[in-house]
Amino acid sequence: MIDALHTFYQKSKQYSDIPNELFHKYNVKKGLRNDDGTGVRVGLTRIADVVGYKYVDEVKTDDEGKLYYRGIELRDIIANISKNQVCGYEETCFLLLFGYLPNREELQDFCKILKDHYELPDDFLETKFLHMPGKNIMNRLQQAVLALYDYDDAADDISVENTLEQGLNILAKLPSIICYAYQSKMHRYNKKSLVIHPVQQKLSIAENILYMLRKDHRFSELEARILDMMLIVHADHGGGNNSTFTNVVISSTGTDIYSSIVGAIGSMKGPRHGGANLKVSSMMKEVIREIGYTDNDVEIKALLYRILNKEFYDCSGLIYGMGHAIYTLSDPRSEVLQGYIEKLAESKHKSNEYEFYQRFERCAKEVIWDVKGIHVSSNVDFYSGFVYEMMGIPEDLYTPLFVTARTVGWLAHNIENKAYDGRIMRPATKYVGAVKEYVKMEER
Ligand SMILES: CC(=O)SCCNC(=O)CCNC(=O)[C@H](O)C(C)(C)COP(=O)(O)OP(=O)(O)OC[C@H]1O[C@@H](n2cnc3c(N)ncnc32)[C@H](O)[C@@H]1OP(=O)(O)O
Ligand SMILES: O=C([O-])CC(=O)C(=O)O
Repeated sequence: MIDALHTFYQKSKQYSDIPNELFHKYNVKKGLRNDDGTGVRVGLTRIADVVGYKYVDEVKTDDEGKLYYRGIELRDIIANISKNQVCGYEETCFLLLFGYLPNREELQDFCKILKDHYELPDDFLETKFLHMPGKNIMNRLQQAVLALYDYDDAADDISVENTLEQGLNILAKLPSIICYAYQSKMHRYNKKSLVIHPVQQKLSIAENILYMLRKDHRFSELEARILDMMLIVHADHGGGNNSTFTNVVISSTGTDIYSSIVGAIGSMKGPRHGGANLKVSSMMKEVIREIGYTDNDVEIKALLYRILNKEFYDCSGLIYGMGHAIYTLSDPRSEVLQGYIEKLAESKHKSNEYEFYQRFERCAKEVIWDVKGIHVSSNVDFYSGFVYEMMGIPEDLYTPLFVTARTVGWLAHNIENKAYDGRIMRPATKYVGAVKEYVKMEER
């Protein structure tokens, strides 16, 4: 830090300190949480339900996690959708946006609307990516979404129907945006050959991502199905998760959908939210460098205690990919992923690494229980990076893929809020400083 700033900041503490007792005194809901850790209710939704605990005799009790999209359990969706097609994500988008499962014709029409919006504007690739590649794909993604505003003649029309059309236009373009942002970064900063494949009308969103990412644009049906499943699993998580709530807070001012989505992307980047998938990957690399693929629980736990004590990895005290604001005993998404990983790991000769992830997860649960006294499980971010790694998807795209999948959730909640709530979000803070008189410069 600049020396002078350090001095000002240290001096400022006597004027800025807010003792913890005051939060209790004024009943402030830190993190918008009630005393038992549950979230303060800020809305009603019919889009998704996230269940992580139950009440037994009015006492909050840990429970197995469940996730419902429009009332249908995620496990049920995954089990049925993935059998038939590789556009399960598109079907899920329809379900989340319109509230019912489309028939064959409706799904075809919906996919056609998305396909009609796949292509980026004419000069977009050159001006937004090739001429100015970025080091961070999440930041590039924000810039690209904001840039789309300029190509929209009705950008500020915030009616529900226009927002729906605008949101689907953004969603349909995200595969090209994330792939081109990545390829231009690789070319400029990593001196790799530039790989630009045009988006394919005949392919689904998952297939297009693999097509545009791979130099030889080849991918197997299994890979496409797995990526499709990953997109489904990440598509929505109720109205309270940080990025969805951010999008609704921004939108409640009456601003355009581009601003709302860009704000949500900023939230998603955070390592305690969607950015955790990247953190898990780098944390696990450092863990494996330190102790190898050991099967010795004592050794693994010793390292976990060091992480919790802020002595290892990024010294934040967080074990990334573990814990959740709602889920306690399990995150159903992590369980769905594990159902796929075993076979994938076997086929990629990564079983050893998978077993280590599982051991690490088990030990982490025990250590967090020991230190914090709470039941946690692995969340969706613990295994997602491992799945992507096995499919040869680069780390740079882990969180952007989460954005691609979640954009439909943001859109659905944005529209639901516009249609049925719509009041500007405006909570309160209490001033706890003193009231003073202005002191003239010569008297300070
Ligand atoms: C897509 C998603 O967003 S999934 C979440 C992805 N994020 C991560 O994986 C990051 C690691 N996990 C976390 O930081 C947290 O578990 C969160 C942010 C997900 C949830 O946070 P909260 O709801 O505040 O957690 P909760 O109330 O259960 O925490 C209780 C205590 O356990 C701690 N804790 C919870 N999870 C962890 C963890 N993974 N590592 C270390 N400590 C943890 C909290 O810091 C808190 O400690 P404190 O009482 O000393 O302040
Ligand atoms: O619900 C949350 O707080 C975070 C989460 O898992 C998600 O958004 O997918």
